[in-house]
Amino acid sequence: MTVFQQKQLRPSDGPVQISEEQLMARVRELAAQIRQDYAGHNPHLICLLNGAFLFHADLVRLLDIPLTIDFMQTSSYGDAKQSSGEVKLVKDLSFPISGRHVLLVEDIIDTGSTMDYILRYLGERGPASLKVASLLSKPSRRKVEVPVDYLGFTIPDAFVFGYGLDRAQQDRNLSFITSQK
Ligand SMILES: O=P(O)(O)OC[C@H]1O[C@H](OP(=O)(O)OP(=O)(O)O)[C@H](O)[C@@H]1O
Ligand SMILES: Nc1nc2[nH]cnc2c(=O)[nH]1
Repeated sequence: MTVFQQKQLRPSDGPVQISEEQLMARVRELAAQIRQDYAGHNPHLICLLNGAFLFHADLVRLLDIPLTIDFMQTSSYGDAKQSSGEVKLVKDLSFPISGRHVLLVEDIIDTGSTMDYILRYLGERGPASLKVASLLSKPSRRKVEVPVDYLGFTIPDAFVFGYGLDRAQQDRNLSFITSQK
């Protein structure tokens, strides 16, 4: 079988580098913690498209507890490396969340604007609880403080891509996370 997916870091990759092995090890640790916290609660894990699609897929496969999933999409970056500052709802949820224990699964919290928008928007729909799992966080860039209940990695101020995150919509299929030099 030919494997087209880029598996190894390249000489052109920048200072922030998280290998596939490091990503999987951390996702396993987060899954163990989430499994323990949500056992018996039938959580509802919402994948925040597009960036979280691989993190969500890996996470839910490691959670051997009853759960449901849904998908939601907002956009504020488009193809740019700077947020437009305006968060737009692109795709709403398909299922109600009233009375559900909701865990939002996000790829990165940068300025915090996207997560702040989503927490306010979904908070009004009566979830039993509403928590956040984010693979990455850049605290030095925060403009709005948002809670992060489960965090994969804290990273410095660099534009990162791979493992779901894009560089002008490309490179979401890399198995690792890297940054521009
Ligand atoms: O904390 P913030 O500064 O708001 O940035 C974080 C958001 O930016 C990215 O979304 P983007 O709008 O690029 O959409 P995408 O997930 O489809 O790439 C990322 O997936 C987060 O949702
Ligand atoms: N791909 C990508 N999207 C982001 N959205 C907010 N910060 C980032 C980042 O560093 N990389």
